[in-house]
Amino acid sequence: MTLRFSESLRQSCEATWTRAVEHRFVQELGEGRIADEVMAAYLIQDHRFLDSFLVLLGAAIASSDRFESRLVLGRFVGMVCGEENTYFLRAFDALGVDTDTRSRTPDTAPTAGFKAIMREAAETRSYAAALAVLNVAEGLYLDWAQRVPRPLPTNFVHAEWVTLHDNPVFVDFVAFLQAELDRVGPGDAALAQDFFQRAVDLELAFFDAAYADGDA
Ligand SMILES: Cc1ncc(C[n+]2csc(CCO)c2C)c(N)n1
Repeated sequence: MTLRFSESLRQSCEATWTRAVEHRFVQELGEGRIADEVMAAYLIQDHRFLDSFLVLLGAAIASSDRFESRLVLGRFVGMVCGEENTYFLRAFDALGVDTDTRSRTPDTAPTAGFKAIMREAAETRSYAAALAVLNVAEGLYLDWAQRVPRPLPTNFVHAEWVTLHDNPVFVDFVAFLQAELDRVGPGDAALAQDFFQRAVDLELAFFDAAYADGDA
């Protein structure tokens, strides 16, 4: 049986992908023993994702070859923009991170790298390039979240960060992204491979960066 295109990209990055989804951050999160400073550093950076992420989703909508795909992507955009997702604000509150601390904290290199790659993929106007980055940003997150043992920790800061990335809507969306990449990726294979691999490298670096100032 031939490998799905999305699977072949993942396999080409297997070592880095696995290091990311089995990262110390994921282990400690699942055991509810992640240090507050590490969780805070991580969430401060992650909160800065959304703007460029929406640029990327918008580019995927614009560059898709199918109305049906635009509808699925558009519904996801609507959910991300419209849902009162108060997780970050409640988590910052619980961790004692005020707005001043957040605004004074500079982007780490992986955060800057992610913002740049999402905008770069958007600017290619290639649906395959956008899908490659989306498959990593969403698929790698679903993968680690599904590996976290149940029951989840009692602290909502830890538990909700898992359920945000492992729920039925998210599972369906990742399956859609994979099917789309399987469909259009082979037509733009080198470009898709390049964006996919760089995005996987950034995911690992992003987890590492949460520990950079701490006791790592
Ligand atoms: C480093 C990093 N990579 C991927 C995600 C996953 N993610 C990025 S945007 C988005 C949709 C809106 O919630 C999701 C699920 C993340 N949070 N942080």
